[in-house]
Amino acid sequence: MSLLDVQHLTKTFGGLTAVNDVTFQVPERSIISVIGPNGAGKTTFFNLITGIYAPDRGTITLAGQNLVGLRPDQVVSAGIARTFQNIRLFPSMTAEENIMLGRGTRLKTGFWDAVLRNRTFHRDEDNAHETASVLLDFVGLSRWRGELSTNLPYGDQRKLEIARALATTPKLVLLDEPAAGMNPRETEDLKALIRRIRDDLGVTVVLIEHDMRLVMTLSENITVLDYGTKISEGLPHQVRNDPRVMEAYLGRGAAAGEYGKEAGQNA
Ligand SMILES: Nc1ncnc2c1ncn2[C@@H]1O[C@H](COP(=O)(O)OP(=O)(O)OP(=O)(O)O)[C@@H](O)[C@H]1O
Repeated sequence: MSLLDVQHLTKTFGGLTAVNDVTFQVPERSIISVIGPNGAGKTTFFNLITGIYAPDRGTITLAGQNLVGLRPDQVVSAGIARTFQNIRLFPSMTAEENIMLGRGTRLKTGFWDAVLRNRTFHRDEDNAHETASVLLDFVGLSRWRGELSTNLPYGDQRKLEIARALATTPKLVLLDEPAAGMNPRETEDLKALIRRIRDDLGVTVVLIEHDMRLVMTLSENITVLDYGTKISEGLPHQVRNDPRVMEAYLGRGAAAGEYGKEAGQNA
């Protein structure tokens, strides 16, 4: 059974159909990417899943639980966390405090067993400092614990956002352009982190990403949106070679170079 099951999702803004009859399924413990040219509807799709917008039509379920009609905080409680395209940390709070803010729901034993593995840990569900510390360690940011988040290097701010999302003990994490603005080394680190989130924590990952090298090497399955419609779906090599996908990117100027060059390099 799919962890996330989206059927015929549609959202219009005035006369514009931003998401058009999209069906999308995410198996548990998978890493899936959603790609498409600028304005294709990717962020709107995430906003529908996370309760920021209500769909005009369609259904969304997580592990069989209906999500349509839930508020964003209720969607988090149901097990979906996300990061945003533009970093949304609290700049005047430390790295640790930012993570503590994300820790909204009760801790789940399986999740923490996975995070902590062989470390000795006296489980204290109210110990937010310990929670933050474990997550800072997991994402490799322990040295920044007491630093204001605004002082962290850009790539580390993105990782901190991911740690904050993980603090909600999600089943599924949605990452909106996690590699945006990262240099190649930071992107490689990010790729390893995303794999560990899935492999070590058992958390399913869906990402929106423009970095085709990352998408093609990390994703098990890729869904392509264009003008709100799903135009392709499949394994990385299938999507890369799909003429509809090339056509969609070529029709949108700047993104075409990005797609053609990066996707081709990983053939
Ligand atoms: N709140 C809104 N009101 C009106 N139109 C919107 C709203 N949100 C998104 N849109 C429109 O919906 C379409 C899809 O936008 P969306 O941001 O989902 O695309 P995207 O694929 O995430 O783009 P990008 O890759 O540039 O981030 C665009 O035409 C956008 O202008």
